[in-house]
Amino acid sequence: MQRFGDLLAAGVAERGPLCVGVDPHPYLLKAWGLTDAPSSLVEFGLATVAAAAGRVAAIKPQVAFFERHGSKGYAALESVLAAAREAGLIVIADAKRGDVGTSVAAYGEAWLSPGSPLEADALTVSAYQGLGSLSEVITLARDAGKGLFLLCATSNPEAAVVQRAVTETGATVASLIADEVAALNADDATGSFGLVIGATIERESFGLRLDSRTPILAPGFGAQGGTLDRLGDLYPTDAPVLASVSRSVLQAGPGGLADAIDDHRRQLGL
Ligand SMILES: O=C(O)c1cc(=O)[nH]c(=O)n1[C@@H]1O[C@H](COP(=O)(O)O)[C@@H](O)[C@H]1O
Repeated sequence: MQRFGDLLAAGVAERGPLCVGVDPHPYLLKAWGLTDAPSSLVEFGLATVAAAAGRVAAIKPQVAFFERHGSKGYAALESVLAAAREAGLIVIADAKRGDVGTSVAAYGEAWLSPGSPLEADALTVSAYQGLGSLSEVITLARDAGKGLFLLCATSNPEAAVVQRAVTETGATVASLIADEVAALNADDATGSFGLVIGATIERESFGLRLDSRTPILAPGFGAQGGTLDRLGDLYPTDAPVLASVSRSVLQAGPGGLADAIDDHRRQLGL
């Protein structure tokens, strides 16, 4: 069975660190000449998959924009997930799930079980109910060769007051999460458990050290102000780093997506 850590390391080595977000904001649907309807989500998602295939390692559908449309939105998401996997893209479902353990386990089954209609290669999760609350989804991911990205130091400025808070151990919330995730990867050459660390944050102020095996999902480039040519300076680690961009690519419209992706790749020196 392939492990997510190996899949990710191979994908980034082959195609580089860019991850394209599939975020069908209503204003983007309009700019693309589409209506704000479930059928448009399919068109938007499939066009993005087609442009990303062969150009980037991964795509990251933002579940919220599909969920807005209820069951039809989920059906649209299922088609986009299936097309992306078919196209050989690594698929990260950005659903940011977190809850008490028994409920998180059900989320894990939805997003990471082989054969599930919403199957992805990895899922974004929140540990703010405690690392222990994720133990079942961690086991499920391990058993299925899937990955998780835990929110650590997110790109939105208002998160800092929570994520930089010092816990009773003396570590910040962010570094506590980072250390526990590093421990999950300790026995593997390539980590399957990653961290979300935004490109817009000052890492030192979160007390964060990067671990050489823990992959990073790095949003905050493009529309949020981070610049891709600084990727190596921002994330000095041997582990795979996925630079995630959504609006700065998607705003190019269906006819301009491929060029926009190539332009982002050039900014990364590819
Ligand atoms: O987990 C994420 O991907 C994420 C974490 C974070 O700290 N900040 C962040 O912006 N994101 C997501 O990354 C995407 C960023 O989109 P753009 O700002 O348009 O590139 C959105 O789907 C966000 O939900």
